[in-house]
Amino acid sequence: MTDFESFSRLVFAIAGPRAAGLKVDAGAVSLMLDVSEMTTDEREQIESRLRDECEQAGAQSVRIMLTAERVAPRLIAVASGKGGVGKSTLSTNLAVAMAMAGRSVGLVDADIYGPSQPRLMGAEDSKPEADGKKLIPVKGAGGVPFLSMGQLAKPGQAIAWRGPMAGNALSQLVDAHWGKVRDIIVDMPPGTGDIQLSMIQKHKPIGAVIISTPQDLALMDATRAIAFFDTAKVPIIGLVENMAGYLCPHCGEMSDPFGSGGAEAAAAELGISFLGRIPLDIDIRLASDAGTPPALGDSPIARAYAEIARQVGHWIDNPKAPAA
Ligand SMILES: Nc1ncnc2c1ncn2[C@@H]1O[C@H](COP(=O)(O)OP(=O)(O)OP(=O)(O)O)[C@@H](O)[C@H]1O
Repeated sequence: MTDFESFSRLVFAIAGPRAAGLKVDAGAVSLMLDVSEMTTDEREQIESRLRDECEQAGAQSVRIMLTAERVAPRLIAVASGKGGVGKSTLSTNLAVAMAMAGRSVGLVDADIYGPSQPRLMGAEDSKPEADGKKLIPVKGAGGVPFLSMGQLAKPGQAIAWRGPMAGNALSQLVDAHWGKVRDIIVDMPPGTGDIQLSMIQKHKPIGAVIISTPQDLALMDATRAIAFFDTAKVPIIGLVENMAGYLCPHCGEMSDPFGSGGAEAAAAELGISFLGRIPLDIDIRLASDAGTPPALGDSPIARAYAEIARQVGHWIDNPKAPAA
């Protein structure tokens, strides 16, 4: 490994995407560090850690230029080909599990047809306030800040936005005061309509997670969603199989009402990563309806979400590497 590579790894491990413009010249290390929205203590801490660890790794001198440019959060789309396959439930639990793993994560509910995140995040009564023209996200389950299309509509009002109106609403959610949030999980509407196009053309997600049930028809829809992101050059992070296998709460027997393993086989065929499978479990629906995402707990289901979150986090940090 060259000096540049080893310092680059070290710097990235400490400062992540806040570090830029690294130069290593005969032992002299210099870099820019984005300290926007950090407290003075946090700035000093990260700066002295970078300095100390670079010196320990053999740097003769370390020059750190502090900048305070706003770091735009990275968007990760959660999408499905059709409705009702569990996309919103996965989005909530993925965001919560990523937050529990220490990531600075937020959630945007872009589902204009059925915005369900206020309920799933246990914050139905909280409305976002605005600071100037920008919305301030509301804190939901696990302390995850989120914004939802549902918060922009009056209670009980059906949202029938089309084209530019829906696009503007989406921009309000994405370009909000996200503060320290680095990654935003976006719960997309099902299919490939106006919002999806606006999302891809204007907001450019860094990757997409596709969710499907194991059935053939749902998988065909998922394949269409994958093709949509492929055409738009949004990389696919991987495929999640939901409602895979049913554990009978009475007799304890496992059955496969929608078949099993279909999504994993489809992922292999399409050459994309398979991120994991979530069983059909009544507790997921009950906990979700109660606004306490199962990912908050320590059940086997929580661990399944945590494992998906780990792989997504790994992909975000190593965008060119396949999910581990
Ligand atoms: N693994 C699961 N086990 C049991 N119920 C589940 C599971 N995943 C989701 N559900 C339930 O299925 C229903 C649909 O889930 P969800 O709203 O997440 O789907 P969706 O794909 O986002 O749907 P829509 O397109 O309508 O927004 C919800 O009642 C949810 O609680």
